[in-house]
Amino acid sequence: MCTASTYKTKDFYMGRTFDYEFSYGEEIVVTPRKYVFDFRHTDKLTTHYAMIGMAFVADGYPLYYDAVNEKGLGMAGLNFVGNAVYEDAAVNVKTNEVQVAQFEFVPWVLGQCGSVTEARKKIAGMKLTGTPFSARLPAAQLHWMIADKNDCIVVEAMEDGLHVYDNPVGVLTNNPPFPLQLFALNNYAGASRRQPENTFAGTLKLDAYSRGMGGMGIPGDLSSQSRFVKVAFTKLNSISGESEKESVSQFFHILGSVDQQRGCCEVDEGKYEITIYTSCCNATKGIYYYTTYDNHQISAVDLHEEDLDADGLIRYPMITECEIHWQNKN
Ligand SMILES: C[C@H](CCC(=O)NCCS(=O)(=O)O)[C@H]1CC[C@H]2[C@@H]3[C@H](O)C[C@@H]4C[C@H](O)CC[C@]4(C)[C@H]3C[C@H](O)[C@]12C
Repeated sequence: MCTASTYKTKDFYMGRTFDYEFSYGEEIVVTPRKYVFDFRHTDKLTTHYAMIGMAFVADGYPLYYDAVNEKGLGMAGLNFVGNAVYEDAAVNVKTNEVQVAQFEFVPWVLGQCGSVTEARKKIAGMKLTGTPFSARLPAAQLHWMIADKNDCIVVEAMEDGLHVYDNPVGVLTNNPPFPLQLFALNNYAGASRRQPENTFAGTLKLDAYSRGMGGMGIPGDLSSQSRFVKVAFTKLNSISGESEKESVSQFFHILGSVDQQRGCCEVDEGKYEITIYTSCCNATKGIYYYTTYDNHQISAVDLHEEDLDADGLIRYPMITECEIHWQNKN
């Protein structure tokens, strides 16, 4: 399971939890402007916007899971198993029709679009194909959240075609399709950050015996629909200072509300899904912050510390080991 969210204070933030039972060997990858994206079915991009994100690098190619570009546009791919349906790549295509393989979708959008408005236009003229990256890496079944400081959309390729939905909440999880995730919020219209009024029945005296009772009914299980509701409630009620540290700290708390602890979600005999990493990108400044399952210290990579006019990938392995800050030992 995975959950993606946006957050806005002075700057715009976007990130995700990456929940899975194994890791592909992903790392933080900066793709500078002159790295050549040699797409399978459409024109090469020889210069493009620089981007930073989490990717698995295979044969020198950055297979991005989530990233932001230097214009402040962000994108995250989340599992959409059983619902994602891509087109077959056609050999003879109309000249105005662009075919993008699903593993190319993140760089294709972030390389060329500076905003959600531009992304909407680009996506309207393309088809997502199920072309595998390699025999070892078949097409992933995903849907995507794309966001900037003004707007947020969800892209889903399904049996009945490619859908682009407005996302007024700025949250996405896995199944069901996004319109159903959003619809489920109707069931929680009564939830509140405030203590409940007793409207149970006119005659019965009931006590608000604990703080936080306004949120009673908000689900706490790890299913994707429940995580959507939980993060939407947490994010939309979230209050923080505007500074970088306060914003980043608050963002990790928002996604922390759906953190997956080893042991609580068995996916196979003895195999457990956990939150392998949580990311928080300051999309405005191009800073990729992350924590990992065993390292709660926030680590960061800054896009603008790199030579963005270079042509080779810049890669930073995740720091996964935790350090304890002893206060009474040297
Ligand atoms: C498994 C990941 C999604 C995690 C997630 O959503 N978990 C929820 C599980 S569940 O639904 O609730 O069961 C997805 C996100 C991005 C995916 C990767 C990216 O799309 C990049 C390439 C794409 C290639 O086609 C396949 C390998 C791959 C490297 C993908 C492997 C895998 O499918 C990833 C890592």
